[in-house]
Amino acid sequence: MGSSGTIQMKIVNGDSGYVLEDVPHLTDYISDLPTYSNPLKSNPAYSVVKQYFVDEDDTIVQKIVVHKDSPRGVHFRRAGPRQRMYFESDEVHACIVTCGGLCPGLNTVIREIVCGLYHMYGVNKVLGIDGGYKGFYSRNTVGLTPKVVNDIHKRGGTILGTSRGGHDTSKIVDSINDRGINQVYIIGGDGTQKGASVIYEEIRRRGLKVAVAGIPKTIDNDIPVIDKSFGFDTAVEEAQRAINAAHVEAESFENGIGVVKLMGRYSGFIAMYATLASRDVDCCLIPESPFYLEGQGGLFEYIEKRLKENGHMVIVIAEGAGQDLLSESLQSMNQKDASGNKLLQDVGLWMSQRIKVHFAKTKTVINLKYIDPTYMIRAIPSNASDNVYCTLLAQSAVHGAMAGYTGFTVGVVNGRHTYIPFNRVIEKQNKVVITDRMWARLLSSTNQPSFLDPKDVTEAKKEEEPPTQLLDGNIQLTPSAT
Ligand SMILES: Nc1ncnc2c1ncn2[C@@H]1O[C@H](COP(=O)(O)OP(=O)(O)OP(=O)(O)O)[C@@H](O)[C@H]1O
Ligand SMILES: O=P(O)(O)OC[C@H]1O[C@](O)(CO)[C@@H](O)[C@@H]1O
Ligand SMILES: [Mg+2]
Repeated sequence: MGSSGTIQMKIVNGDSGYVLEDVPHLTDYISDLPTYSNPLKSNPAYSVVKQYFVDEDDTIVQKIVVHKDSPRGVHFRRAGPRQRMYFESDEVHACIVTCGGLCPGLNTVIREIVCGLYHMYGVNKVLGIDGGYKGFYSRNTVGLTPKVVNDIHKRGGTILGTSRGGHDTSKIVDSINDRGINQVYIIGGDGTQKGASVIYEEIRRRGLKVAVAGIPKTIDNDIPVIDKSFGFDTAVEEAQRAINAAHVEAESFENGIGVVKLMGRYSGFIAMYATLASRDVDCCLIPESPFYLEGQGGLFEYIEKRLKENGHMVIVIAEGAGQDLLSESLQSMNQKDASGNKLLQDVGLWMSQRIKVHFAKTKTVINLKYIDPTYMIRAIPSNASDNVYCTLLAQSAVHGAMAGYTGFTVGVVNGRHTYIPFNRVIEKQNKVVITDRMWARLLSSTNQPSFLDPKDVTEAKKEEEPPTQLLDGNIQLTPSAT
């Protein structure tokens, strides 16, 4: 893997504390590039649209809650079609790759990049890279046409295949160059965007006219800056089925306890939103919020209380929660996947066993059912709102690359589509802020203990960062158009 961040961000300062964190453009390192008129001008669908082209000066502010004396703050370039193109339709040879874990909506994004290139810009050379980054140099490619991708949005997974590991920057850029590819669309999570960033840097170092566009994919919603990632709504919706089953089982037996494990390696957004949506959950445990089992204020005490009050309870636990407790009691595996992500131990199974042992000690009969729907949640096709979202993200990526922007990730910020420099989306992970109002809303909805001592709160406050839409609760299920 290469290291990213050697190229300085493009920062533009304006009046009253205005800052534009701009994205790179091919003209930053290649001079005298010819420009072309945007073919959308003569496209019957668009020629009637007033102000269809985005004004070069349009930018979107990152923080929308301001005070009267606040500086104007950080902005991102608005996504969308430009008047002038830096690629001629015939000249474009695009490729698409999907990397990392699955997520609902991958196929929709692939479909809409292909259809956007063909139908909006008259491009007819689009390649699919088979099996993630390593596919660039070790696998065959697949020709993608609107016909090939016509129905794929109805299927889960990715028709291109995906993988972890295998990011060899020079081999990938050699392959891009050898094949004559000049637009690279990279769909994947935080690791993938880091990989995309080093690919962009190497392309730039070699002075190649190749646009690199990232489309952030993460079921965990762990990519910062953007309001939320595609597939997230679908995942939360599908999680309801598992929670519902856990609730039905728990309710039907004496001292019934349903435990549901959901995805979320470092970020507990799926668990938090699935809990808030369901109302059947009595306790939600996420990686960001430490908890303990025994003693006063611990989980066991709370379970006893809920069983006494209600006769049953449902616990939702994110896979990354309580890993510190697990490694205390089980021998830590310290194994990593091919991309270097820590392999987690099954916290749901561990917790179920600990609860059983605890109640056996107190001679209380319980009926515990453990449901692990993790892969079922991410292997399904995207729902209607995610399909619309994926379509707009794909179109934004195509408009950006055609206009000569590169080294960017597309993303919705405060409901508007933007181009965000890679550096901004790879510098940290988006996490649930447990000192934010959204987590407080969850706690007051479940009535669970916070399990926090004052030291944890101080630590959490130190890590606090500006809230995204998902954090401060202004969630928009259908993001607005560009
Ligand atoms: N720092 C890095 N530099 C270059 N490539 C990287 C880096 N981190 C990860 N990659 C590459 O990105 C690809 C995907 O990474 P990873 O498996 O971590 O998934 P991801 O994109 O984070 O998606 P998710 O975690 O949501 O499933 C892998 O092929 C991996 O080799
Ligand atoms: O088993 P895999 O494919 O590595 O994926 C598991 C991981 O993928 C994620 O969903 C991220 O895509 C994590 O929440 C989870 O730990
Ligand atoms: Mg990741």
